[in-house]
Amino acid sequence: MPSHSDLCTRQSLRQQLRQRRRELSPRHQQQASMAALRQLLKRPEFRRARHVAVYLPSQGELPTLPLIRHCQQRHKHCYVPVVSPKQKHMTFVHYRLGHTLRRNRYGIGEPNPLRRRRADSLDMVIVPLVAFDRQGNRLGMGGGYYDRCFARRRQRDQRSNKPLLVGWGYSFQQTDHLPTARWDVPLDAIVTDREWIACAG
Ligand SMILES: Nc1nc2c(c(=O)[nH]1)N(C=O)[C@@H](CNc1ccc(C(=O)N[C@@H](CCC(=O)O)C(=O)O)cc1)CN2
Ligand SMILES: Nc1ncnc2c1ncn2[C@@H]1O[C@H](COP(=O)(O)OP(=O)(O)OP(=O)(O)O)[C@@H](O)[C@H]1O
Repeated sequence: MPSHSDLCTRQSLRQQLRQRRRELSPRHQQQASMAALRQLLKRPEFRRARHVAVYLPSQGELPTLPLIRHCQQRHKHCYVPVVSPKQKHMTFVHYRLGHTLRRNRYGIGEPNPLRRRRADSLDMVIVPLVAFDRQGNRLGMGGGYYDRCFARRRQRDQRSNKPLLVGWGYSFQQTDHLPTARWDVPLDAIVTDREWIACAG
């Protein structure tokens, strides 16, 4: 279990980094997301991926629009998270640019959840980050949605490595060492505006 001081660190880190994200200019956000896309395009893991989950950004998160556009041009299927806040449950739903969106309880757009895809049949999941370290530990918005959804990935005897969990964030979101929690699911890699970081796992 994380100690009380670890929990305080997580909470204050979350606040600081969310604030910093919100203050970024739209131009800075767009440039950073183009730079991150260039890093991702170099990776064979991404070129091979057919079914890719992304997220629809909110409050200064690193944008995903150029990535979604690229996926559509290459005939990759995109999916975005749809949450059930009461059950703290998350599923992935097929998404194309232009689909009608409804705002969820957090103000984040979600498509009509008709075409769901099982999380373990996705090839790659682009994971939103508030903070990360180079070991692949991640701090998110605090709902625990990704950790619950991919809890099976923590089991070492998982035969399949699917899906590849790839964090997507600004390089300033890197911290030296994040205190981890028992339920945290480590990332396989992280893409920032500067680099692709392969995590040890
Ligand atoms: N763009 C995006 N979509 C995503 C996530 C994400 O991090 N980014 N999620 C990643 O898990 C899930 C949503 N998780 C979220 C969890 C908390 C808050 C949030 O703003 N919490 C408020 C409290 C609001 C409340 O409880 O009603 C806060 O912390 O101020 C937002 C999203 C699924 N979709
Ligand atoms: N596999 C799980 N089973 C049950 N509860 C879980 C699980 N994973 C996370 N949780 C709960 O979710 C809460 C939030 O976890 P945490 O602070 O790590 O969220 P986060 O990773 O920042 O959020 P998110 O994944 O939504 O971006 C924790 O209080 C934890 O109890």
